[in-house]
Amino acid sequence: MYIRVTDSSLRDGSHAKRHQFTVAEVTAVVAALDAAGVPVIEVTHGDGLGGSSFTYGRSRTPEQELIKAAAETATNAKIAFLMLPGIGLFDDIRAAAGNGATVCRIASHCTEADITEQHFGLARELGLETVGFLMMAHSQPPLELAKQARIMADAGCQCVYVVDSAGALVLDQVGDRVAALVAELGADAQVGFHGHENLGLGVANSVLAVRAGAKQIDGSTRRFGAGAGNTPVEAFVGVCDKLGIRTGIDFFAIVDAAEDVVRPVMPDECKLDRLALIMGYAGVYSSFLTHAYALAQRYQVSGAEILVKAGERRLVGGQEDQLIDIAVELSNR
Ligand SMILES: C[C@H](O)CC(=O)C(=O)O
Ligand SMILES: [Mn+2]
Repeated sequence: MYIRVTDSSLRDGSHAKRHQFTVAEVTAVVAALDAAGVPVIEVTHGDGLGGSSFTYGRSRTPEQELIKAAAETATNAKIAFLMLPGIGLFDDIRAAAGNGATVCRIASHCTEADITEQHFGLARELGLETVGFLMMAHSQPPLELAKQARIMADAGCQCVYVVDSAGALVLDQVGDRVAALVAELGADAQVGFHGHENLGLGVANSVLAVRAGAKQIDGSTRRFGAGAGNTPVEAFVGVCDKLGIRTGIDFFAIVDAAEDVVRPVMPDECKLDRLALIMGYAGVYSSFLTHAYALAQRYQVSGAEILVKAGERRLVGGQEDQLIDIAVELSNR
């Protein structure tokens, strides 16, 4: 069995890096991952095309420059980009394609797949491979997710991902969701899984996704991603080798890339610390972590309390500004 791995270090890792990647860093990471046999490498602002802003955090380097440098560096790997309709625009998709990216990944909250339809249409017109992201997938039951996946597939999406944005899904909860999408989509589209480490389950959850029929799995080398980070690619590859699942990635080469190339680019290890654990437990969007740290500092309140309240209010990606409201309320209390 072959599973295609997409490495998100240069996109989900952008959250942990506060969007400060340089061209030299992106080039070094792409070269190392490509040499290790990683088939797809995602490069974009953490919140997707157009994410560089006051609300989400400004990029140090325009993301189109990073995409272009990545595409010029990779010899075998495809370069992917992420876009969230409303944050990115059609012209951003055209520019990314013009700069050499070939995989277009379009994300919506998992009850709002209909906002992606026109974007999948454009991506297919441009000849791009398409992937759909149903974010915060823990918040909906399997059959509801399957209905949303059908909307994406009918719009031209070739692989719909169950996205565990909060790292809140536990084992069979992943398998059940993936199985529901596989049953709904059949031969119309593949199914993928994107995990976070907030409860320490990225690799185990990804294996269960594969057993339920997922054909594409996301991870980040050295877990370089939002929250406690993503499924570590190097550990997933090692586990796949032992289970007889082929990824085409060389275990020793990806272990070296993690230690020698990716770690030096990271501001810190992605840790399973108090705030990350609370995110997984309370079902909070992983990219809120750096915002919670910054607001806790600015308003002298508890970052843990900010995240618990964000979980109670069921905030979704794009509602970063409401974290400010919570911090202000806590500081006035
Ligand atoms: C825009 C988000 O960071 C996408 C993602 O990686 C997730 O929901 O998880
Ligand atoms: Mn993610």
